[in-house]
Amino acid sequence: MSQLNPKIHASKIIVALDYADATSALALVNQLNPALCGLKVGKELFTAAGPHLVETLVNKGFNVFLDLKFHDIPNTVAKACEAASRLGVWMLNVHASGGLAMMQAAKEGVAKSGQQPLLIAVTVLTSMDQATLNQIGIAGNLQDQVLKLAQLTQQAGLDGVVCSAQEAPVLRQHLGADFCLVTPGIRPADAKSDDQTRIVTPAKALQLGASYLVVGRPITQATNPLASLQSIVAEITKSL
Ligand SMILES: O=C(O)c1cc(=O)[nH]c(=O)n1[C@@H]1O[C@H](COP(=O)(O)O)[C@@H](O)[C@H]1O
Repeated sequence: MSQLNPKIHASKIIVALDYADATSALALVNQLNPALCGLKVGKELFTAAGPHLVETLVNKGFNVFLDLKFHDIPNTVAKACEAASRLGVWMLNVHASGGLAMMQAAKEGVAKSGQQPLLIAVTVLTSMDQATLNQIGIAGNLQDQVLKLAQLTQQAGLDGVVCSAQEAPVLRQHLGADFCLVTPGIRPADAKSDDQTRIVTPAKALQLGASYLVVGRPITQATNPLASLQSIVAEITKSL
């Protein structure tokens, strides 16, 4: 399988550029290269730095995941997805809990852009556990909720979901080998969990069936972010 190629292991990592401004983000990006990792631009950096930074990262050759987690009425989400796709990003996301019609509209919006990014949907945020899910009125089991939303995502024709690697085996079993499983909540064994609750180590996440690992603070808050990324790549490579 392609997993025997170390370059491909490395690119399975998506670094979450959760920085307050473009200068801070580019200070890290300038030490990286597109063979080593993909990059994620989320709400903080996008709000501060805007589409121009996204285009800069795309022009540098990186796979860019634009993580704006759209969740709105279908028409609004369709238009937002169309605009996001026009930036040339590799991947973008919506919230699956926006429903089937919203996800179908998202897909139509992407198609209108003439681009073909991966379109995925967030199931249950990796910061949530059973208690926080119950607090928002969802009484069922967390893993069942993730599966239900992932099945709805597949029904809408999207490419995959964001979930915890803890749910990857069940999702692989029900949704097949080609469905993209993007997993945040990744923590090396010695790292703090921060606000994440459903955490998994990098090597274990791949073993469980994750397609891509999203890693933020264990890299961005490290004294030496490049060394931290390289040590995660080494952990993944060693585990195979
Ligand atoms: O869609 C996401 O990327 C996402 C979904 C989710 O369920 N949990 C989650 O943590 N994320 C994002 O993944 C990143 C994780 O960052 P760290 O916890 O610092 O590794 C953050 O940018 C989150 O916004």
